[in-house]
Amino acid sequence: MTHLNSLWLWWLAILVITISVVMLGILWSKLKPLSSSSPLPPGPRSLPVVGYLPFLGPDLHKQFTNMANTYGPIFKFHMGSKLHVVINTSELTKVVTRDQDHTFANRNLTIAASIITYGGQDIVFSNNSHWRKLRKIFVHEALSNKNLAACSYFRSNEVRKTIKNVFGKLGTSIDIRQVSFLTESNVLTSMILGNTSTVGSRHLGEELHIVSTNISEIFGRPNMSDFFPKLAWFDLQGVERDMKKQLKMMDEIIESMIEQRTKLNSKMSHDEVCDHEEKKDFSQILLELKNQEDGSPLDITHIKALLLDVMIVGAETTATLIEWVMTEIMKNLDVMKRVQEELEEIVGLNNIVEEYHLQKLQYLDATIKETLRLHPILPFLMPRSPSKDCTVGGYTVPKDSTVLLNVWSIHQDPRHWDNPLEFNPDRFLTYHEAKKSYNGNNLNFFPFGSGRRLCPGLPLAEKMLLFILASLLHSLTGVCPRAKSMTFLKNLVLHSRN
Ligand code: HEM
Repeated sequence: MTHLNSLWLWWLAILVITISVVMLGILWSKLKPLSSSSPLPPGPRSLPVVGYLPFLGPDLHKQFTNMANTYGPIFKFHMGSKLHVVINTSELTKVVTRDQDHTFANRNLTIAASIITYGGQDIVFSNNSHWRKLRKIFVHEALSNKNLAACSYFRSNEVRKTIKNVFGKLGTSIDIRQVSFLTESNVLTSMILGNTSTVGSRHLGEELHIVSTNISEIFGRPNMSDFFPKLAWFDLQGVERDMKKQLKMMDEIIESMIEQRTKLNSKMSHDEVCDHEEKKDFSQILLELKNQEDGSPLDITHIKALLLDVMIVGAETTATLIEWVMTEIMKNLDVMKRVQEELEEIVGLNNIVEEYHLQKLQYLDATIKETLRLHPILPFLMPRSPSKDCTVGGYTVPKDSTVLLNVWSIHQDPRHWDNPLEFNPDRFLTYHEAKKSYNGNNLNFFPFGSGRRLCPGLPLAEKMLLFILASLLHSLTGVCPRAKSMTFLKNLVLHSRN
């Protein structure tokens, strides 16, 4: 009996040991990747629940640049329950936008963005296959070289109207941002509608300017509901409510544009349709894609979301940059003098600026580039979000975190720029091509972004920026003999900060 008992105990001991070894093995194999994976990036201490939110100031790009001096080129902080990672060097930007571009191609949808983009149906906020489809249509159909060339008439027409309008206002205050927004949005609506920026007696540019200003203001408010999703239902700051009002107005503008285009299409005779095939406008391209019988790639909400991107993102960014360039030119009178001398030489005193002059205006182009270096319009581009956990600079960047690329800081990195704080357009005249290009390949200068999310509006933006600025400066600051230049300059209203 004793012998049997000890045998049984012996077997039990072996069983317990075997089970323990197996369990430990399983546990070890589960823990192994965690213990050997990289840590999260360093970052400041945060408060419970709210995280770092109470410590964030108004000029985040400057604050994050200072924080990078303390925590290093990649650091993290929490806003409520959301993890944010900030990247401050071109070397680490390369890891995100080139080495792991595919993983970092997504964007997180905030509540405000979701409302105004019909639930993330536009290019800026959509992801994966839907984004690929929209982007392809936008780049290859709407902004193809052929289409851009065909639309040169709209650009000249709208720029001329602007100059005439501003001349009429000489002696009174002129809001340069509003003027630029209206010009750009009229060009964009002409490209969308074919030949007009009006619907009936409505001037769409003016309506868009009001809605767009409101949308930008709402986007600028940090929204508690994004950082504490459980609070979203209460909409404590009224962000959801206010954005819904803007959506209603925007939706009405876009529907009136689509309606006008549909009416024009139905009125066209067969011959006119064939003639028009040569130069289709954007809304016509989109409506045709919608009406395809073999399973349309687009529905009406996608079309609205796309038009919204073009009109709000396109006009707002261009207008803001023009305002910054004018601010820098007015602060640096030697720069203004050289811009005027160049315009006098290339365009001439008794002439008007034409598109063919633009590529010869190298000093003005360098002035725009230097402005983009010091004042990138989107100082963190548009935030990305990795679709899986990944490693950047030896640290783990978790899936779904928000990644901010601090382009403002990288554009002033003394390792890559001499006297980085000085406004000096000449640097862009002397650099070799690769160093001054901003098409996304040069990660020391990428105001239009980089990788697969690079700004698709870049070719149009380039043309419009030079055209509007050259025309304004040529006509109004003394090159053109009719202008009372100093009156004009004194009356400019500029909102640019810092
Ligand atoms: C001064 C002018 C402009 C600047 C500085 C600018 C800058 C940018 C930047 C930094 C991004 C984000 C890139 C990234 O995440 O890597 C972007 C995206 C975008 N831009 Fe522009 N942009 C300008 C003009 C335009 C224009 C004129 C249009 C349209 C006609 C446009 C349409 C877009 C769209 C649709 C996106 C989203 C692309 C995507 O997510 O795939 N932009 N832009």
